[in-house]
Amino acid sequence: MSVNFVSIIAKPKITITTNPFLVSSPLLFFSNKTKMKPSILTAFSSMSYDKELAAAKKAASLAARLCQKVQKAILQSDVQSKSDKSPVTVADYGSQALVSYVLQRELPSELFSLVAEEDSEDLRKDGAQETLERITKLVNDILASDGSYSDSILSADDVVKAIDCGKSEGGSRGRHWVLDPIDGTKGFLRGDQYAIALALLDEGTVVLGVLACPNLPLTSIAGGGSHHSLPGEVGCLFFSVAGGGTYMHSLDSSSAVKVQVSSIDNPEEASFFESYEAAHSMHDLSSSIAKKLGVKAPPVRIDSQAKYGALSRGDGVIYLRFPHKGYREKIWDHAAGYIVVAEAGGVVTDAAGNPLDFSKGRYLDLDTGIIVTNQKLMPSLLKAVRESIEEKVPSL
Ligand SMILES: Nc1ncnc2c1ncn2[C@@H]1O[C@H](COP(=O)(O)O)[C@@H](O)[C@H]1OP(=O)(O)O
Ligand SMILES: [Mg+2]
Ligand SMILES: [Mg+2]
Ligand SMILES: [Mg+2]
Repeated sequence: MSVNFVSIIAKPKITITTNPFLVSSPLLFFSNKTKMKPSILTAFSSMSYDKELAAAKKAASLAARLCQKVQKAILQSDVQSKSDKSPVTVADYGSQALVSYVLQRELPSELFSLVAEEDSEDLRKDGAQETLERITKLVNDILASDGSYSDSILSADDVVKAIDCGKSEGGSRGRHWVLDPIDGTKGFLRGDQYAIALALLDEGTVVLGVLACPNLPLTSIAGGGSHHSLPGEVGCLFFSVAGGGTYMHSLDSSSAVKVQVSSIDNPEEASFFESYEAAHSMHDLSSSIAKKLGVKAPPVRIDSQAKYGALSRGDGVIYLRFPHKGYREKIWDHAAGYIVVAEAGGVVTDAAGNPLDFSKGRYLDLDTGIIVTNQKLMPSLLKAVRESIEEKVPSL
């Protein structure tokens, strides 16, 4: 199948074909035999996902550039409300279009499936033409600034199509990219933390994750120090491949350092992250858990999956997330953060201690909430969570 998806001046075609590598590759072998020795896992994963990792890093970095540009000069008309009342901006759409386009350009021989947050429905309504034009210009400006696709100028229609590639249902078969083009839109609008979160699912398992956090300081934010950084010291990109560890570098350079979760095993020395927005997570439940556990420090409240990134390098040891009743977690809100923490030696489970299952489609079916910490603290954290939930059952 060949898809003439983008109006390109020289009109090269993007050919989307099934990758023969998928059928016979060691990746299937890897995902069906999860008990393989770590050394073998490392060899397979770093061998198998190099191209995908490079493409994902490029896509997330360009999307971060677009978001930074918009955050500096956000206009009132750039922000809209979705049907669930959550905000969406030209940067959310532009970031999704850019990542979708870059992945397809960088990986032309792979079958492309993308599970992503945004769709173009509102952009196709009467009166949205100006917004769509602004998004199209933003995407083209970023592509031009990068210089690697100088043959391409996307039309508004191309941008809509790139956004709508994100409608895949995901699942347990084959490969699916998972994208939150801006995670933490409310933080983005406040000028605070947000992330571009991109992961790859292979046979239902998260095998690769890239988390670009344009406002996260390069040095630790332990104790809430994020507000004191100079502009040049912010902007991190975390990346992980299954079995290969987690690395971080500045958004402006590619010299990476390996990161590791904190090894603190005394809760009295631990600090914990939670949502900035009380509407996203029950702060009273988190504080009762922290108290039960013996945590002394106040919560560090920041937006988005930047919490996973900060935890992966040991800025804090615990992340507690308890959405209000009726909220269903989506896979794009956790996939990249999950692998970044897991590969740095951390543990991510639901509130009952079950591993997260990303293979069930666009949503995560889970028990009550998501908890994250290091291996040593997990048993006592789970106990504190269980006890606090039992005490609070009527309000859950
Ligand atoms: N009512 C809600 N409860 C929990 N999470 C929400 C809710 N509304 C939006 N979110 C999502 O929660 C995440 C931000 O959480 P945090 O509180 O950790 O910053 C984002 O993915 C955000 O979506 P979005 O990607 O649109 O920003
Ligand atoms: Mg949103
Ligand atoms: Mg999100
Ligand atoms: Mg989002």
